[in-house]
Amino acid sequence: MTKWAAVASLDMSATWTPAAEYDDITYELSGDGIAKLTIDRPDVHNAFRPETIIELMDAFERAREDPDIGVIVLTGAGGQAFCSGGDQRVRGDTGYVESGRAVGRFHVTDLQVQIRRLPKPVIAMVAGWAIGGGHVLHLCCDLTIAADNARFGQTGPKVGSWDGGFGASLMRDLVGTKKAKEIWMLCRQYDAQEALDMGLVNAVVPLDRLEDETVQWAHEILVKSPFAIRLVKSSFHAHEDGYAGIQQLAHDTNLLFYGSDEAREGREAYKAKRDPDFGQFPRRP
Ligand SMILES: CC(C)(COP(=O)(O)OP(=O)(O)OC[C@H]1O[C@@H](n2cnc3c(N)ncnc32)[C@H](O)[C@@H]1OP(=O)(O)O)[C@@H](O)C(=O)NCCC(=O)NCCSC(=O)CCC(=O)c1ccccc1C(=O)O
Repeated sequence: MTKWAAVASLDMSATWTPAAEYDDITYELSGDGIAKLTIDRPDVHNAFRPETIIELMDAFERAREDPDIGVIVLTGAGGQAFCSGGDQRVRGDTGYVESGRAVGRFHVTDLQVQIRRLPKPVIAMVAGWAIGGGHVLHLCCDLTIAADNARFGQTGPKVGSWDGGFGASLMRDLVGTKKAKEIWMLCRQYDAQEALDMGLVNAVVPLDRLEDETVQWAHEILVKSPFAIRLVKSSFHAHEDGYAGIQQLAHDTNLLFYGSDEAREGREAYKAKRDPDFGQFPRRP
């Protein structure tokens, strides 16, 4: 039995082992296929500064490249917040400004795309506040498991901002245009049950069961075909992410095709400096 096949029958709690050193986040592994990335700034409800995003991007890349990882969990430390969005204390006139830099930007733009593009499922594990850019982060994740203390909402227009990218489009896909405009224009906060009812999250569980539930969802994915799971994700995004989404799905088919006799014939003919014999392959109806 493989390691991943075995996990389905195990008890659903995980024992986490730190696997990298960061300042603003932690990176831990379950040892059976799950990487957990935790924004560790509870004093500011896990608001992200540029350094936080840079570390998250490094950690996501680490998890992507690790062949033992099949599911990634994104969460926030402390039980009171998943993430409260951009750290307003380092917001300047040019964006969010990294320490020691004069000019800022929206580092989170690239993180959002990275989560969408990453060919492994990302589960947002939300306790407490998922607000502003923190709310958009959970929207970008493939699944969201919420604790019963979770509260969701956008604050952009209250603080002179908005996210018209995934923050608008993914939200509209999930809850519909009228509700999405309500969330953005009124900046109300919604409890976990309301979020579940409007399709913003996949499940709501008591706070003390949040991690076990999330781990169980991860385990259910881990015993599935990894490439089928990859294609499920890229298939959804082919439509939702326009040309970039189509590109991902298309290149996933390239990956599969490379293993075929037909593709090998092209490669081997080129290397042997002969004409390829594609006539041996059927023109499928
Ligand atoms: C989340 C709250 C509603 C929680 O309220 P409460 O429980 O009463 O706690 P507080 O006492 O308010 O907070 C505790 C402590 O944390 C500090 N804090 C909380 N959030 C932030 C934050 N985002 N930045 C800095 N500090 C924060 C708070 O000041 C307290 O510290 P003290 O020292 O004790 O005072 C409430 O906290 C709240 O509303 N927070 C702000 C939420 C918010 O407006 N977030 C920013 C939204 S904009 C954004 O996220 C940027 C996204 C982005 O980068 C982007 C990307 C692409 C396109 C557009 C954008 C864009 O700008 O939107």
